[in-house]
Amino acid sequence: SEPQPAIAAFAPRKFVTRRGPDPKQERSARTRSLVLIAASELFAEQGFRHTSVKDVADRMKMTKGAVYFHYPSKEALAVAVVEEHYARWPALLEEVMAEGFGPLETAERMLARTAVSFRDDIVVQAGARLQIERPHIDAELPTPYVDWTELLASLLVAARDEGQVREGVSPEAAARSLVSAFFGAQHISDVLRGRADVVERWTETSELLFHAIRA
Ligand SMILES: CCC[C@@H]1OCC(CO)=C1C(=O)O
Repeated sequence: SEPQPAIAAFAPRKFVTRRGPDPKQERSARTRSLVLIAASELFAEQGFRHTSVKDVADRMKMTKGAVYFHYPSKEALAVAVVEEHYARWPALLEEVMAEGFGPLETAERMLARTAVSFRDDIVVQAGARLQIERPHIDAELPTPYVDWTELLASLLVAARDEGQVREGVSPEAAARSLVSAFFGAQHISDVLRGRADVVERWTETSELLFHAIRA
């Protein structure tokens, strides 16, 4: 089925073909994803600059060559982590949309679930840190924030069309404000508390903003 307009915002950039099970390929795919987790742990803990491919190999108890088999450079690892970070959202959005709430409630619940991912998911945490460090990463990283802004704007336009948005509130401006507020809340929680209170921080911001947006 055609992806809903909102989900299209995170449409995967490359078409992945589905093949039948092949044990050798499955083993390689499993190693590849374990390397991605090890790299995410290191990027999240110590950043891009202070992480080497050898650190990743050591964390995996593998040789550097084995890591290079899957990712040709540290930059390629960073791109893969950031792309995997964004790949989390379409599945999360489908889950929330399947709950059958209206577009405004879907936006609110989507961001609430995203705050939990920022607390618990090492790939999301690493992706967020790499996006901040992007000026020091010599690679083509996805542009941050824009997909989220597009997703939220499309949900808020639908909410406005259903009369759920306060008179005079622009869906696009509200989407930009939600993304800025979310980014800020998760960043401050990360700096002050290692994101231990990111869900609480986002909940209080979300309540205020959605109160201002809701008709
Ligand atoms: C959901 C708000 C935006 C989100 O917050 C952290 C971050 C990492 O770069 C984001 C992004 O790139 O979209």
